[in-house]
Amino acid sequence: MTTAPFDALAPHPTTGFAAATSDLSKVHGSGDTRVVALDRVSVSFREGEFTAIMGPSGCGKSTLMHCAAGLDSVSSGSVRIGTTELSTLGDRQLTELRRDRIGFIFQAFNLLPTLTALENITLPLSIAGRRPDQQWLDRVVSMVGLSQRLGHRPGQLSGGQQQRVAVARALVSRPSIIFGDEPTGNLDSRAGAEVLGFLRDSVRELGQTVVMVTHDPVAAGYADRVVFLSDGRLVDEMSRPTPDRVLDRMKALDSRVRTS
Ligand SMILES: Nc1ncnc2c1ncn2[C@@H]1O[C@H](COP(=O)(O)OP(=O)(O)OP(=O)(O)O)[C@@H](O)[C@H]1O
Repeated sequence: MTTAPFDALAPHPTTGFAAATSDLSKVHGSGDTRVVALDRVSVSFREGEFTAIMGPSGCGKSTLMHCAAGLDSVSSGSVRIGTTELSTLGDRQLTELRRDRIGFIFQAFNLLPTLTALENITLPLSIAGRRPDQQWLDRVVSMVGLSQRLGHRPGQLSGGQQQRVAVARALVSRPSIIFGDEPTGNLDSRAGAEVLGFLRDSVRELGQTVVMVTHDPVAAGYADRVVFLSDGRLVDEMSRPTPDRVLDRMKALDSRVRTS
């Protein structure tokens, strides 16, 4: 297949949406083991907005994030990062797009143990052969409160500090969008609140776009908007969520899943 010339770092026109899916379906397995993880999900993530994806266990949250971030193939429908339709990209172009335009934060911090905090933060840029913009790096490092810890290796940092390194690593290349999969799942509530505060600050102060999968209503309360999945479908959304309102909505969804 021939693909159009592609430069992940070229200035890209903007639609006001950092990412969007349209009629996205994802089927795992076949025959008896066939699972429809996503069923025609259309959702858009506005630039400069913090969105949480929530829903009962197994409803397709991680699958949606993985498909939207180009980490997993789709069965049908489409995914766009900015104006780039992922299905038009070859494997190498997709890898470059993920490297240059998407930041990732996972539950397990995924830092390299032999590298210092600073080296971990700048690793995606080093791999891409890019030099960090020193002013931006300083701003990101100071925002996540790591200025005094840059020479430490992950083993010398607390879990919360390690996740702050992961947040800085995601921010340093100024990606179009950051995807977080349960980024506070391995943290106690205080360290989790810090990391969520930094994510929110990155949206408020730096204009970053963040999409986070979580099952924690308190974490979702940091977002500008929550989208709810149930059984692979987008069933609801909420603006300016509070933990209490999210919890009520989740209870309603859980009882719907149990009685269906
Ligand atoms: N690789 C796979 N092979 C087969 N089925 C899968 C695979 N990955 C996910 N699934 C199924 O797809 C559905 C959605 O899974 P997914 O992990 O996206 O849900 P989730 O909402 O993130 O769940 P949780 O909150 O428990 O992490 C589930 O029924 C799951 O069992």
